[in-house]
Amino acid sequence: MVALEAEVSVWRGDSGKTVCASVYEDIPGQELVPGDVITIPPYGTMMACDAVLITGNCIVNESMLTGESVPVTKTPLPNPPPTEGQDPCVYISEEHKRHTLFCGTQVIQTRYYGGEKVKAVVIRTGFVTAKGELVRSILFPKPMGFKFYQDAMRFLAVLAGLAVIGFSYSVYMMISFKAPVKEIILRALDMITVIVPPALPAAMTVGSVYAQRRLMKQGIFCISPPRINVSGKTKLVCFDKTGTLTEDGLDLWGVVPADMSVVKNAADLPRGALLAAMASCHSLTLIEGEMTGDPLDLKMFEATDWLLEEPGPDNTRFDILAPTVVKPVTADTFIMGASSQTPYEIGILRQFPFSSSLQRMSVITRTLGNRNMDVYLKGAPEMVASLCIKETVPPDFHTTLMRYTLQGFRVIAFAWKMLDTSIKFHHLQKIQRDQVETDLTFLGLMVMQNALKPETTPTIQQLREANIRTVMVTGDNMLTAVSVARNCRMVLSNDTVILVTANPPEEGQPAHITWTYSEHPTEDSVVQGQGQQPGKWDSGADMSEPLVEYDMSYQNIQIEEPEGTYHFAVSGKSFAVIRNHFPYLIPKMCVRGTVFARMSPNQKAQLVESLQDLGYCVAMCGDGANDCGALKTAHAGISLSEAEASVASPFTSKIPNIQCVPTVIREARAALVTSFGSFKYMALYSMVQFVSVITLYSIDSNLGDIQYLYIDLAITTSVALFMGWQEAYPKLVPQRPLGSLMAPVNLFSVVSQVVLMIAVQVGTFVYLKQQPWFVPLKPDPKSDNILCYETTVVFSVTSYLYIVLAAAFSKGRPYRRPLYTNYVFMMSLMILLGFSTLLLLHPFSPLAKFIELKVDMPFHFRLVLLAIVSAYCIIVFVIEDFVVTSQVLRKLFRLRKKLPKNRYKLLEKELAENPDWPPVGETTYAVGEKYQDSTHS
Ligand SMILES: Nc1ncnc2c1ncn2[C@@H]1O[C@H](COP(=O)(O)OP(=O)(O)OP(=O)(O)O)[C@@H](O)[C@H]1O
Repeated sequence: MVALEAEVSVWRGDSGKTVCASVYEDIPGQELVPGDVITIPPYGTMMACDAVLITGNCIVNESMLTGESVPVTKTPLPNPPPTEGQDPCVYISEEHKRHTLFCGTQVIQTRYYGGEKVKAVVIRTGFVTAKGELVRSILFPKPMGFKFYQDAMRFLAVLAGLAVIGFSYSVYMMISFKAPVKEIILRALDMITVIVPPALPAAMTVGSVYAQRRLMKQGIFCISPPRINVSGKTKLVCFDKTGTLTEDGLDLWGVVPADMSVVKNAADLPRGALLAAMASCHSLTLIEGEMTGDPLDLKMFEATDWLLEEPGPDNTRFDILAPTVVKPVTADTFIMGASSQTPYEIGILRQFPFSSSLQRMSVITRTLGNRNMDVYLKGAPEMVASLCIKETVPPDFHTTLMRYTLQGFRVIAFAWKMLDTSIKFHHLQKIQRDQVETDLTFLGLMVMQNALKPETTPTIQQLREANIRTVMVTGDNMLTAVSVARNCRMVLSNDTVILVTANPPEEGQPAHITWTYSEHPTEDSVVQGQGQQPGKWDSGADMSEPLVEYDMSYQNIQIEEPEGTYHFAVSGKSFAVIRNHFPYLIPKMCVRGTVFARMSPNQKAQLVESLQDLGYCVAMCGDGANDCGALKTAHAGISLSEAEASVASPFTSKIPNIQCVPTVIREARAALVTSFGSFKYMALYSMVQFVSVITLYSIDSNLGDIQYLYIDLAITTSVALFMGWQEAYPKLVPQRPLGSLMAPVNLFSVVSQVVLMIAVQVGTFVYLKQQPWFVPLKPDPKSDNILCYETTVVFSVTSYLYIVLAAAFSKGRPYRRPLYTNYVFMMSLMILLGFSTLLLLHPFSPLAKFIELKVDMPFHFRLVLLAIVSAYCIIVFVIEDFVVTSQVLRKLFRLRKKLPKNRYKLLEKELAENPDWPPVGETTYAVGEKYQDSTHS
């Protein structure tokens, strides 16, 4: 299941030969063992094991692992020379992901120089590989502490208790009837199977199985069906921003070089470091002639109007290495103008791939004809600025950045440096990232449009109407995130955003938090279209200041008193400080936080955990590898990916926008309601049969085999199979389905139905005994005493009860379409009802004989029984459709419940009742070890 049968070329190390010698043999994938050296073929290999790359580069589609559809480049494991006194560098799976090829991922293309083979060392095989993890997570999904399942277990315990009572009762009765030992044992064991229905687990999962199928038809794959029921309780959805709420392929708005004003068309940039950075600092690659890679990189490169060439076998112009080459479209552009014979080409020699936690990527390049090599770096502006020589960063860097981010633009910064000529090619593969990404010269900004996907705003609105909170958790800039949150109406126009800026203890000052308003972009803070130029890099900001600090300037923006509610906007850095120094504020941040920006992948997962701790049932929707942790942690992780299933999350949606979120929640609610309905039905079915059997045992009778078969197979199996076919209601409604079987409303429903059912069974039995024509059964120890009036009445009446209860527990609105739309189920109920009526009113002889029914009961008596079950039917529906769902009953139950159970509800109440918190415009200090806070204006 995990290992592939395809052949793999492996070096098994014949003694006396070296790896270089051609001692490779082809063996099936499952025969690989850790330590094997394998070669990766040039195109389209599916990895059969986890292996660490030791030579060459690979371009891999890892969507199975991360959900991210953009191919990633894998580079060989660095092999720094051992330094004295330091431990040798060891392979750590988590740290060296960029050098690891994972089982089940597809190596689209490999590259190496001078005809060398691309080699990797096998590190894991079978179920311990990445694919093994996927298979394991499908086979053994992570158990969710969901109340429904816990309650189901408790309910089963109650049923088991009843079974013991029934068992003892039947033994007692059988002994009193002097039945043979075999009979006593059989009947007593019968009692246990009656009370604990074997089909119960199947009935409980049937809802999720059908929901899983329906989701698949809508392009949403689920690898963990138990999560479907849990997702029905979703109360809050976290969204990643880029690629999830906003378009992935962002259009370039313009470039802001450090030394000149805005250039709208990147191709118009003068030849120089910035243009070269845009052309070379990316991880694009050609796959079957088509340029592929990060959509941001694609847009950036396309804007330069340059060409990208992958190395061919004879491409050795850049010394022994054959790098990717970029050059202007006009091939005759020469380095020194038309007089020169050296074409202007840049070879990308080494790449330090983009990492979300580092917020940057860089490349080492060489321009053809130059002796030295260059480093180009691009990434989050604050990060890039912090790596640059202070003097090279324009003084009004923050103002300019703010102008763009305030409007929701996505901004990327560039930097550059020339490497010392002493660094030669052969040093390149060993050089460390930190050595390269430092002391850079700031080059400028690239401003990209950050358009919302058309489906985003309506979906957020839909979720708000359904009373489901939405939260943005992104790696992007805070102001960009706030702007996008406003645009997609996650934050409404009359709501206020409060920036929570937390600083760690420094220079004798304790850790502190400042609370400031963020507002819409004001007239003068907005760069209006093309006419107005942004900042000219000339004010006096300090580069070491983080941007969140800079946001303090917001205090100067005049805003009206807030009318609507307030939302916190917290950056990753502040989130970390709050967790460490103000942990008691985390719940409040979670309850009112709507924008979490510059969050690292780990912090995204921590946020989801904190939300779960407050009692929220959290869904997370994201598209990238940086969302993996959060997707796995959330109750309902929905990954937007082209992959059919990824280990990253229980749900994977091929619909590349957030519309899939309401779909998952609607289907999950339908599944949850189905599971509850099936469970209640199964419980009632046991009770009905339990009462029937107890009644019949009291006269030494029992239901006949065919009668059992009709009830268990024809009625109950069709109910269990078809009940779940009822589709999800097309609209997401504000109320959430109950998550606990032991909820008072559910208990009321079950108890009232049990009482009613006992009343009908006992009532009809007593009524039968009062009939003048009634002859009681005279138990015959030699026969099974089935053909009698008592059994006939009990069977005829109860067969209606099962059908009526099935219909009554198949709830329609507001979580599922009405019962009548479930045509197959309706049809089967009608057929069963018709057949039961035939057996009750007119059991013609051969049939009656086959089923072991008495035929000589007066017709008027049969009509009375029909009237009783009809009345029962009406009362059942009144209870289920009016009483159980009535607000009066809910209020009555709520009388007992003084405080809400979920912590987030308590906190929401507390915050709503405290208008003086948060202390906007003030600073909160962490005081002493206990972190009591004190607030100062
Ligand atoms: N290909 C890239 N090269 C260099 N820097 C990048 C690249 N992609 C993103 N960045 C920078 O790194 C930051 C963090 O990126 P990350 O992928 O974690 O989040 P994001 O894409 O901005 O947002 P989200 O978390 O909503 O997807 C980005 O805000 C951006 O400034």
